[in-house]
Amino acid sequence: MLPVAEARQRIVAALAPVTAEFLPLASAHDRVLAEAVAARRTQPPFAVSAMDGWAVRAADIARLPARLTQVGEVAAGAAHAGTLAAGEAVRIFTGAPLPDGADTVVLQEDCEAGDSIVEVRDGGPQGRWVRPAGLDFAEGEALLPAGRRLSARDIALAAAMNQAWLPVRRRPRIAVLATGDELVRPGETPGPNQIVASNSYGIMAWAARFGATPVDLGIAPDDVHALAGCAAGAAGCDLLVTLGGASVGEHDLVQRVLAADGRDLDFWRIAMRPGKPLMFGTARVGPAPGSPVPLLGLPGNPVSAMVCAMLFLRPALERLLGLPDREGPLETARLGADLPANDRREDFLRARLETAADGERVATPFGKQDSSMLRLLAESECLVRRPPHAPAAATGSQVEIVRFDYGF
Ligand SMILES: Nc1nc2c(c(=O)[nH]1)N[C@H]1C(S)=C(S)[C@@H](COP(=O)(O)OP(=O)(O)OC[C@H]3O[C@@H](n4cnc5c(N)ncnc54)[C@H](O)[C@@H]3O)O[C@H]1N2
Ligand code: MOO
Repeated sequence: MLPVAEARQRIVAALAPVTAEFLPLASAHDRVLAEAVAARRTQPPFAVSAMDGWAVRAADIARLPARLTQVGEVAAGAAHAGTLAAGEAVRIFTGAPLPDGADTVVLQEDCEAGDSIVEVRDGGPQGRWVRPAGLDFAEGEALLPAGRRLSARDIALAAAMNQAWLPVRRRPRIAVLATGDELVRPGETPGPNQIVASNSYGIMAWAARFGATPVDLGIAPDDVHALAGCAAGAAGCDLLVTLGGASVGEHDLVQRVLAADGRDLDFWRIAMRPGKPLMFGTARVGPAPGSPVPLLGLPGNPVSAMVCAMLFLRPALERLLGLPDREGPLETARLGADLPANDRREDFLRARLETAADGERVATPFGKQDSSMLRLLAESECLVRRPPHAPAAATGSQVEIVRFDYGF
């Protein structure tokens, strides 16, 4: 059985980022930049006043109070014609370009203005309340790197950079196919031996939120022809995710039908609980010889499928979206219950996450961990990771956790 980390690496290595598309600013929110974006303009493009007050020459206010002659007025969007001479001041408003010759702004609260004279009673050093050209950024600076998921703050910055369209990765198309004679769609009336399909809906909802376009291929019965027929809808998709039919039983057909050629299977079965029968390879879908589509075969048990989505579909989507590989140390928390020693499978335990009185996070795994129990998955707030062969762990010891995000 393959270790979890190696399975993840092999999935990521087999995939490549999807192509880019150009979107208007607001539509690019939460999308991933396909290439670095540089400023088309220097900001501010010229020196501007940061306050309402008077533009002056610092030399003229070296001694206070100073009496200066008013020679004009400038507001944002306009300019003062002419150059400020010694002993002169220009009435200025926030955002207005600093007149030539001026180098400092004094606050109006610190001045007493008459008809033609302004008396400056308080002021700062040269440059006070002036925002020099390029204070924020200069034209040509690549401020937004490729692989960045665009926040609302980034969108505002891109707009200030005078970029109206942004090159982002298109949404990867993820085909999702549930398998099993026992399954019906939610809302239907199950037959006597049937249950309601669940995992595919959770996975599609999360994948959409994460930035993909899910393509629902429905539920394939445990029949070779029907499975191939349903999977045909994955042609042209960036990934086919199947649910169930991954184990060793006679009815577990995914591998036999979709990755029939021995070379199509990269790996099957990993050292993980829940999620042992995870499968990855290339499916051949549609009319023979079939179009190749990367295949991620998730186990059928609902919790196994969801946990495998968190641990393997997520890095797959990150890779397709061109996001940087974020593999690194996991977050940690204090254990809220004793745990027995682990066997050779890496364990991911559903757990509650609370903040203790001392401010530290405490993760408490549920006593029951059966991989069919979705209720406990929904009630959990994180997964506690237990490495293979981890020794027994006492309450209070540090453990690694995986938290849920993007509406998982
Ligand atoms: N002899 C062995 N039996 C099993 C092994 C094994 O190693 N040897 N592994 C077990 C483990 S671990 C898992 S996990 C399951 C996964 O097997 P499959 O991927 O083939 O899943 P199915 O048999 O199709 O289904 C398992 C279980 O989950 C239900 N299911 C399936 N799909 C859905 C769905 N979309 N929504 C809700 N529930 C679903 C299905 O009805 C079964 O109850 O195999 C063990 N067996
Ligand atoms: O790995 Mo299975 O996913 O233990 O239930």
